Parts: sequence; C-alpha cells; structure tokens
Amino acid sequence: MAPRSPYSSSSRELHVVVLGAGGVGKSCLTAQFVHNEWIESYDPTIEDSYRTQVQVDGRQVILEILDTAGTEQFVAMRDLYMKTGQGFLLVFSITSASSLNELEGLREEILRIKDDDNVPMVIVGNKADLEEGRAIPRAKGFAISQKWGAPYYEASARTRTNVDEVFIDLCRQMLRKEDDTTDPDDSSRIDALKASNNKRRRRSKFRDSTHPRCVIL
Ligand SMILES: Nc1nc2c(ncn2[C@@H]2O[C@H](COP(=O)(O)OP(=O)(O)OP(=O)(O)O)[C@@H](O)[C@H]2O)c(=O)[nH]1
Repeated sequence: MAPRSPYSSSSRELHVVVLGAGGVGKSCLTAQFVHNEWIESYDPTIEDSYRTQVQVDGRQVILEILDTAGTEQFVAMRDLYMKTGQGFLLVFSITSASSLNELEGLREEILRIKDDDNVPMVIVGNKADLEEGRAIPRAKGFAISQKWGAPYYEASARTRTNVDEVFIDLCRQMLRKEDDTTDPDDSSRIDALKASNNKRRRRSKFRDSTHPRCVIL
C-alpha cells in the first residue's frame, strides 16, 4: 500500500516566495515558521523550498515556500519564481536602509512579470529585536505600505515576533485572490452589477434633465 500523504486531499496548494536583500533574515523567518527553529549562523542561500500545512480561517492550505537568494549572482532565477509565485514576502532589515531600497526594484519586477497590479504581498521589516541599530523608522515602513497597498509588519525571526502573522496574512490574500478568480457565481454577479449600473445611469439621466449642470463661463 502506498504511504498515506500527511496532507489532506482537499487542501489547496499555494506558492509563496520570500524575497529581499542578502542577510535580512529570509531563511531565519522561514525556518521559524516551518520548523520553529532559530538559526544564529549566516549561510547565504542559493534556493531552498519548504512545504508545510497550515489552517487559515478554518481552511487547510499547503504552502510551498521558496526561500530565495538575496545575493546578486543568483538573480537569473528570479523571473521563473516570480512567474510561478502567487504571494510574495518582501523582507528587509530595519537595521539596513539599503535593504529597503532593494525592495522597490523587486516589487516593480514582480508587477511587470505578473502583469498584474493586484499581487498578494506583505512587507516585512525584520530584525525588530535590534532596536538600537534601527535605520528605518517605523513610520517609513507604514508610508511604503500605504504607497504600495500592501500590509507592513515589523518582525523578528530571533524572538519569533509576527512570524506566523506575516505568513498567515499573505495566505489570506492569496486565498481571497483565488476565490475571486474561480468563483462560479462571478458571471451572475457581473450581470447584477451591470443591471444596477444601468438603473443608476437611468436615474442620473433623470436628475440631469431636472437639475441642469452648472456651467462656469
Ligand atoms: N538579531 C536578529 N538577527 C537575525 C534575525 N533574522 C536573521 N538574523 C541573522 O541574520 C543573519 C542572516 O540571516 P538569514 O536568514 O540567513 O538571511 P537571508 O536573508 O536568508 O540571507 P541570504 O540567504 O544571503 O539571502 C543570520 O546570522 C541570522 O542569525 C532577526 O530577526 N534578529
């Protein structure tokens, strides 16, 4: 008999990509989330993938997490994983201004490759335990979050602060996006929307004829 899979057959599989400059803590965040372990040493990643099952709002989800290389020499692989990734953790270190600058280019590349303005993303300011070495004020993180329309969390892989939260937030966004694109009721919803728009148009025509628009001469 074939060994039974530890994952339920009804689980959805979602592809997460962890991106950011070298040394910001991508591997440590992933290791904490998947294995609950803290890694003190620094061993630059080429590419590692992890598979884990989580429950989000009562739904079973299998996450395939790709921990990418921050170092420039491995950028050739980026196009491929940006295409296959469904959700992106954009990680910088709060102790390094240049690591935040690097995220801007990565985000633009994701939007260009996916040709979509609505890609699930979470911005993570990691190493929040190193407050004394902070180079990025919290307010700057929130300003970027507003500009990019993606949630911002300050996290620490060392203290495990907000580690689950960033992955779960991303998971929710990915599920929402999947639901929106695969909902079989979409066509009937569009029809209802069209009908209500027509009604609104008819009403505004009526308003226009009784209250002519003001014209400034
Ligand atoms: N104090 C502190 N150190 C951290 C934290 N996260 C990671 N580090 C340390 O930062 C170093 C780099 O961490 P990694 O997780 O390997 O960084 P990475 O982003 O995966 O690096 P690349 O593989 O080169 O892309 C390691 O020595 C970690 O122990 C954190 O939240 N707080």
